[in-house]
Amino acid sequence: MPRFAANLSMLYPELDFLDRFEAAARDGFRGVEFLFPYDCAANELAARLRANGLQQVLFNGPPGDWGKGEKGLACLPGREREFRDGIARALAYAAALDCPRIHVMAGLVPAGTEPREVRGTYVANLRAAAADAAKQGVDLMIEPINPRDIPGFFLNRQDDAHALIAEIGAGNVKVQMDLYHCQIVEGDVATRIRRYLPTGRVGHFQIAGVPQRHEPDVGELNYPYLFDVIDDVSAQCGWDGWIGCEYRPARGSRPGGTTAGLGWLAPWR
Ligand SMILES: O=C(O)C(=O)[C@@H](O)CO
Ligand SMILES: [Mg+2]
Repeated sequence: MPRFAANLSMLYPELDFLDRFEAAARDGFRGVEFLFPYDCAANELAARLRANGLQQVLFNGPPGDWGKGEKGLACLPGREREFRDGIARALAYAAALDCPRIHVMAGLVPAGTEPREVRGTYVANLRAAAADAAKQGVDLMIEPINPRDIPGFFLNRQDDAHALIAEIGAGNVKVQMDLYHCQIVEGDVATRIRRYLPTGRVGHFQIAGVPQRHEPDVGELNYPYLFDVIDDVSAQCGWDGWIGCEYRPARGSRPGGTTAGLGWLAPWR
């Protein structure tokens, strides 16, 4: 049976961020993820998790200057020091939140750079970060993201992510397989799950309806079928990770809007 985590950056937009923990627990979630914890004190977040019986399953490393459009630093030549400092900061939060995974966003390919230099920077950065994370037993996630949502993003495809992981050569770097992005870029989602999950290199799933990124029961992907595929493959290969619910509720910020849209979860709760 898949385990679902509420993405608190996207779900419950009708509530203040810190109130979303309680709402997720009330709706039956046992795990949560979010993008960035850095505006909140780690002990405040840890207290929310504890008070609501929740497990932190994932959050993102610092992305650079998000307000100016940066989407990660991993592939940016010349920003290596800042990248490494960001990983240290993320690892401190991971320790405080007892979180086993950090998503390391790749970044936008800088204009005028050689593809080989960008790839080399990415691989070297991930290798160094993985060594730091391994000391703490933390896995680093890399996520292919569709170029419609983030034009110019370095990593778009599952096969590229798996090739990069082979090149990085660290056992604690894994793919964050976001089925929303996967469907938009590549399709053939069930076959890709069957191909990649048994490799042990998929650390986390995320889901949303395609194309609007609303609830998973709206759109062109048949999620009940895909959950059965994940269950089936997991039973064979022993995968026991989480599926992050990373969607924008169709009812937006209307009071109770997120909870009202969770009917799709009922058979899996
Ligand atoms: O956009 C996504 O998909 C994510 O998982 C985020 O962490 C990155 O924007
Ligand atoms: Mg995602």
